[in-house]
Amino acid sequence: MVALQVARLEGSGDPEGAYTLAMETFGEGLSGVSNEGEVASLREERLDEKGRVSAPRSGPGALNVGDVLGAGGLPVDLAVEPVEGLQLLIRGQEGSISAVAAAPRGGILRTPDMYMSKLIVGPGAKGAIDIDAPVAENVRAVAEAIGRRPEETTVAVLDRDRHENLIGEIRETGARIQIRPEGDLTPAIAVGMRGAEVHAIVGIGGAPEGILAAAIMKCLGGEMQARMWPTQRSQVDKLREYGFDDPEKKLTLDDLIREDDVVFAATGITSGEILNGVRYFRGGARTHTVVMSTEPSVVRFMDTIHALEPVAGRKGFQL
Ligand SMILES: O=P(O)(O)OC[C@H]1O[C@](O)(COP(=O)(O)O)[C@@H](O)[C@@H]1O
Repeated sequence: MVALQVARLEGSGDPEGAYTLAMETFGEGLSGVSNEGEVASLREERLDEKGRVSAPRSGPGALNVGDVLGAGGLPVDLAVEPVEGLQLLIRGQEGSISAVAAAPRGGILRTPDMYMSKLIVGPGAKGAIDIDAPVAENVRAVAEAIGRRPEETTVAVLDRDRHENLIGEIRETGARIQIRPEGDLTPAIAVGMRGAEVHAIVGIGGAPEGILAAAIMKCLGGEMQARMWPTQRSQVDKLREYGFDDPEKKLTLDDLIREDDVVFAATGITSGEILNGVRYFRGGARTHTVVMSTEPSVVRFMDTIHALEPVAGRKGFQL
């Protein structure tokens, strides 16, 4: 539902409007679901590397960690990313998605929205990585685990100033590098699937996207290690408020998502490598969603045509 509404703001240049609409629609959409979902992780206001707030949250319907959504029933934790790739959406560029993950209550690590250092690999390299080791060692270990040379291995890194040295070290191994403008979740899905030609994700990005990537890895059988990356003293204090006794603790996949019963879903807003964006037609729209879970262990792609005006269905659906 979020993608269906918010895709109308493609190219709008209005991050606040798009994010507020996404949060409102998310809250409304969940109000009819028969679960009691507590928001455990959410893209809120993050200070970017230059100290600016990078995703405003305001207006009616704004969500917060700890909010409880749904019509009651099974208590679950939710990791919520109404829009990943807000800048891509408002500039009319490819790759924005809307995503959510759920696990039994207590199953999702509560984190404030700050940076997190991440190392993510697919099932073939499970057990081969160590976030404390130099990145070149990890790239070589991943390549060996999947039976390739580093030159035959691709690593995804966000295009940020903070990754300049990291990218240099990866280059020295001979590995190919996808230097991506935004987004951890699309490469995380690709890393978890054989044949998608991305073998590792490395670098510092948002903690909420880290939690969602961990849910993807649980579903697809990959591995993730992480460490919170506070950039200011106040963020260290915030981590302690959230119960981190050691803010520098190395976090394993089971620390990030503590339960083995996990569901992840994402819908394309603008078109991307894995999901098509929302396509509107007279009276309706078509959406593309991936839903994956651990129990049962399935990945399902859903191509859905929505009649948004009652009369549109009777006139025939458009492909
Ligand atoms: O842009 P920053 O501050 O470097 O943060 C990186 C994080 O932002 C994202 O690219 C999402 O960006 P948006 O703010 O455009 O939704 C994440 O995927 C990534 O982890």
